[in-house]
Amino acid sequence: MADSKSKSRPGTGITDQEALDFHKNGRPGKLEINPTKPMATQRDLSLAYSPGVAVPVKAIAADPATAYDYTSRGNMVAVISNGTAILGLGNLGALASKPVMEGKSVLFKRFADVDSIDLEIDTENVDEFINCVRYLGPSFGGINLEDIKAPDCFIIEQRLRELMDIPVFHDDQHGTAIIAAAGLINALELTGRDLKTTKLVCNGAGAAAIACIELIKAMGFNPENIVLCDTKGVIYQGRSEGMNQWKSAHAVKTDKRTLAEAMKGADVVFGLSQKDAFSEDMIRSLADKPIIFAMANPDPEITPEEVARIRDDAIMATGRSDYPNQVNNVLGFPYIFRGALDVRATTINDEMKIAAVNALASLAREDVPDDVVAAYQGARPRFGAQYIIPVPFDPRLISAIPVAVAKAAIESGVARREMPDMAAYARELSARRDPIASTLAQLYERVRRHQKRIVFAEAEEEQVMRAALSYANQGLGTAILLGREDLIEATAERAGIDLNRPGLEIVNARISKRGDAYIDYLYARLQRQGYLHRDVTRLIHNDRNHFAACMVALGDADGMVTGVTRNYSTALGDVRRCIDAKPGHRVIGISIVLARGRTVFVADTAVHDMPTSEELADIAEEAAGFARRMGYEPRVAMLAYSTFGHPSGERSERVREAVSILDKRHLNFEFDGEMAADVALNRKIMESLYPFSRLSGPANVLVMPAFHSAAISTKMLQELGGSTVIGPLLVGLDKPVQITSMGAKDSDIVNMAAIAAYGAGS
Ligand SMILES: NC(=O)C1=CN([C@@H]2O[C@H](COP(=O)(O)OP(=O)(O)OC[C@H]3O[C@@H](n4cnc5c(N)ncnc54)[C@H](OP(=O)(O)O)[C@@H]3O)[C@@H](O)[C@H]2O)C=CC1
Ligand SMILES: CC(=O)C(=O)O
Ligand SMILES: [Mg+2]
Repeated sequence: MADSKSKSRPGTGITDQEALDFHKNGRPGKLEINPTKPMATQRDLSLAYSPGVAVPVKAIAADPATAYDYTSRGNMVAVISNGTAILGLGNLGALASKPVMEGKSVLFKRFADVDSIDLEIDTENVDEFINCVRYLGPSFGGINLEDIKAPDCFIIEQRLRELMDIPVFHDDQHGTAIIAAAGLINALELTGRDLKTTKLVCNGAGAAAIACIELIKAMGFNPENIVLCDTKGVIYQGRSEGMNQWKSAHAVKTDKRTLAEAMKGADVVFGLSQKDAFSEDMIRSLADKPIIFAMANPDPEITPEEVARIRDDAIMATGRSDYPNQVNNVLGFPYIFRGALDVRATTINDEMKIAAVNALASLAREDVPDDVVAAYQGARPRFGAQYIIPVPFDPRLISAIPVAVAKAAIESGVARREMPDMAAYARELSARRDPIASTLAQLYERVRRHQKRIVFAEAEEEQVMRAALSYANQGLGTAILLGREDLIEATAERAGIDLNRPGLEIVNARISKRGDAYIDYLYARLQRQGYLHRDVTRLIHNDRNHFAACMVALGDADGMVTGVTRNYSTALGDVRRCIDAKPGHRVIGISIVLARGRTVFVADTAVHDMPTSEELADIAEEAAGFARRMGYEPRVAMLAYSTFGHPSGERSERVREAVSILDKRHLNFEFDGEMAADVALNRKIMESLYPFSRLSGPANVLVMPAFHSAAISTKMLQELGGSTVIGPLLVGLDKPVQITSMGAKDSDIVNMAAIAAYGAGS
């Protein structure tokens, strides 16, 4: 294990230890279940359980369709595996497949708001597996089979489709086929090829491979132009070794016997086999402008770097998220089930699959609108060799694919529910997603492109060291470790952290050649504030926050992160001695609260203790600007304990005055108040009691009347409400500095470092 812990996964910027920690930290695993109804009072209990629960029981017994109205069935999918083909890792058993299955369940939720649970079935016996699943129908709206080896998966899926009246979909077959087909259509168009004359080799003849070639044949690909290979080489007519009926159906008449022979002159090659299955010579032997989809996970048949070394005319795709053109079923299964569930489809048929292929292929050809650019690393991709398929974070997927799938289900007669207003359905779908994930993805990608130098002020601490290493490993830029080399190295050695890698620098404040420049700079700032030269010298030599902040102030670093060893206000005081507010700005703290699919910005969570009306107005402006930079159209609520004058009181008066000040500033964002938090956040309350409110929807920026209410409410949300809270983030400083909470984990520190780097701009 010691070995696997320090190993870095090439290209990903993550170590094996990070992957283990990610799964282990907090509540182990990636999934938990939460109730959707309150269960607090005797009345709740009477309604949810006995006697109230008997009423929906009888209703469902009388009319089974009402199960969709009274239970979670209609939004619930089971991800089921026996672990016989886990990614490209082979048969490692049901239990070992659980991390992948939990992951698929989380992706269902994350991308398409489909609730999902993973079920691992501990048998390799096909009949036992079928019997185990066939009776689960009442629990779920759909069954997603995953990572079951061929040919068992074909028998299992077919039989379950016959036995169950809900969609049964083997993701590795059809999910993969849909995405690969969409990518292929676009790659063929880009290279000027015709479906009917193109020659394709598919390495792998299992679940994914067979489904891919069946789908592209159904779309018009000439069967004679497809050569399938497996571990025994080419699948030719008459071969007897390692065959089954599904392979035989695709056997061709040919003299070729090896993959290398088959690939010579081929236009397209699909890898659905294993890591490193393609050699450089094989890639060299392909036709001009070859299309290479190396889709094995977690490591492809050949990497894009290896292909780029051999030739520059290829269109290259892999199954991974860290390269362009990710051909991975994650682009399909969440959205296909979303559409199928919403029309209560009995199955997912070919019409629905082809509708998904076409929707995906056309999305990649469409212009990427401004509000979607965030998902594309802040750059606007253009349909071309590096962009043949949308990225998983593309927020258009959630409306485009389910709509196409739902329409096809209705038209092909497998829907149990009509969808009379498709435009309204598309709008509803968009509302299911929150842009924060794509915003954070954009943030990281922008940082990656601009490679900022971030000083980690408390680098003698182990978690800071890990964060710095992760910053460098993720390719975000240079991490400067501020501290004494001997201490840093001893701690690194003890913790098994390898600091000998590019992208890491150690700076020792005591012996730095820049010390004098920092002293001069800081002395000029502080000499009239009670600091003697020797006081400033001591600060620079002995205090990491002052040294680091001066590095940033004088351009030796682009940003700074601190806070692990010193409380927030002390660290902020240290930084403010060295760095001013941006001209025309006010320094404030903003916390981003992610709760139940909603993102809300809360201010001021760090700086102003009891802001005046004028200060509250500034905070509102600063917070609105920040929300907009994060991709949100701000709707600012100026919060108080009262709403529009009732009950009255001195504290609320101050908030009312802040609104008047904002009114005079002629701003280009929505704001209103004073109002209580429930009015700000609950559309129904606002519309029914305060229809005159100027907010066009629930607020997404909450300006708190004072620091204590901001700090108390965000901490309560985190601890009691199960919300994720990012921050407080420091906004409005002239140079980017972020302060973590004391004792923050390495993952929090690296997020703060990335946010500081983002603040450093381009
Ligand atoms: N990008 C994506 O979205 C997806 C990628 N995949 C990837 O596809 C691969 C196969 O998965 P799946 O179809 O579910 O698994 P299966 O177990 O059903 O099939 C594996 C197939 O690969 C063949 N194979 C294995 N190693 C080699 C090799 N070195 N050369 C040629 N053929 C080989 C096997 O040959 P034989 O029949 O002789 O044993 C078998 O036909 C995995 O790497 C998986 O990660 C799968 C689904 C989705
Ligand atoms: C992506 C996927 O499902 C696989 O590799 O098995
Ligand atoms: Mg899979």
